Amino acid sequence: MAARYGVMLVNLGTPAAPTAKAVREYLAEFLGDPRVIDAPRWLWWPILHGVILRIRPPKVAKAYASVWQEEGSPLLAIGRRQQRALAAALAERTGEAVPVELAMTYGQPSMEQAGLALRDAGVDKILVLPLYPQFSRTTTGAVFQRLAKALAPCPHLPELRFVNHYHDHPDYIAALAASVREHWEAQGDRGRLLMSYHGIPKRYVDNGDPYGRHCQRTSELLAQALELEEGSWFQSYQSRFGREEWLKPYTDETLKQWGADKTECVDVISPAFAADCLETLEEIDAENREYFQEAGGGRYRYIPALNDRPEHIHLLSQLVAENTAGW
Ligand SMILES: C=CC1=C(C)c2cc3[nH]c(cc4nc(cc5[nH]c(cc1n2)c(C)c5CCC(=O)O)C(CCC(=O)O)=C4C)c(C)c3C=C
Ligand SMILES: [Fe+2]
Ligand SMILES: [Fe+2]
Repeated sequence: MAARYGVMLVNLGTPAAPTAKAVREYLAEFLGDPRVIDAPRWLWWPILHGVILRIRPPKVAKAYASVWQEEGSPLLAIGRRQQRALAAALAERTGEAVPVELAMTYGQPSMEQAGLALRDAGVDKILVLPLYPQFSRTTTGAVFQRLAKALAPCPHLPELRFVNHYHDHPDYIAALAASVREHWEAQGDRGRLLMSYHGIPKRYVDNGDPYGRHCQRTSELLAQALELEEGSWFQSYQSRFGREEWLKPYTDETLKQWGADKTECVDVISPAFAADCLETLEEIDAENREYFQEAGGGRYRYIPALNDRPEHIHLLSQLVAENTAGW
């Protein structure tokens, strides 16, 4: 019997190898997307192809090499584990096989590949679940655009539903809170908690992107769930790119300042990342650790992304159940 519906999990994408060539290909597609960088093409193209794609790939490839795993890029390896765990959870929950495919907005596995696999499984209803808790035009919006492109040649569209965001979903907040509590228990004490989100240009938020508001809400709900007092937790934005102003405060500047203030112990969580990747394993766990400790800070501890933790898989299966009601 054909499945009633299928699920397409979507994440950002990652280079095929930790080499300058593969990183160049990946960045060309990612940074060439007008949803990510909205400058007019005539202005942006010479900068991207003439400057950035010549200078950045060797440097970024080294960073990727420092986090690369036996199974490949962490983002992809963890995505595969999430895909398998979600399929198992849905089979248990519904008593039926629910096909789950993983797709990336940029690179492989592509949305075309994932869509064909779902079609081959006999599915004509697809729930698209972008792995971005907070909506941004640069991520969730880009998934929507890329999906439309992948489906454009189809003579007959599948029925579609799309999860816009889940930044305030009780099971998301509960999963984050469980990961922080578990970390504090394992460490035996609590550091000052920094919630660091991937940044976006401030101009995008000024023009209506709800991302900043979603991040703020996630932080407040997580602080409430952990019963944290005002002033014992902070929010910041990481991964700045280019010269324009991004959402503030910046994570690197915050940690340098905390280091200079001789802060004894810091715990950093990055709630916008559903899976660990370059931006958490290298930028937060390595680069920012160095900024903090070189400035004079004490202990520095990174709290891993939700990855394939059971509470996270439960959240994903709950999102599937809620968004496929009636199918
Ligand atoms: C203008 C540039 C960028 C915007 C806007 C942006 C938004 C954004 N990105 C993520 C999640 C991820 N980003 C990752 C890597 C990454 N991001 C940018 C730039 C922008 N991101 C670059 C150039 C890179 C590549 C690395 C580098 O060259 O510095 C990743 C990691 C992928 C991996 O392979 O591990 C993720 C995930 C979010 C959530 C977001 C806005 C909400
Ligand atoms: Fe990014
Ligand atoms: Fe980065």
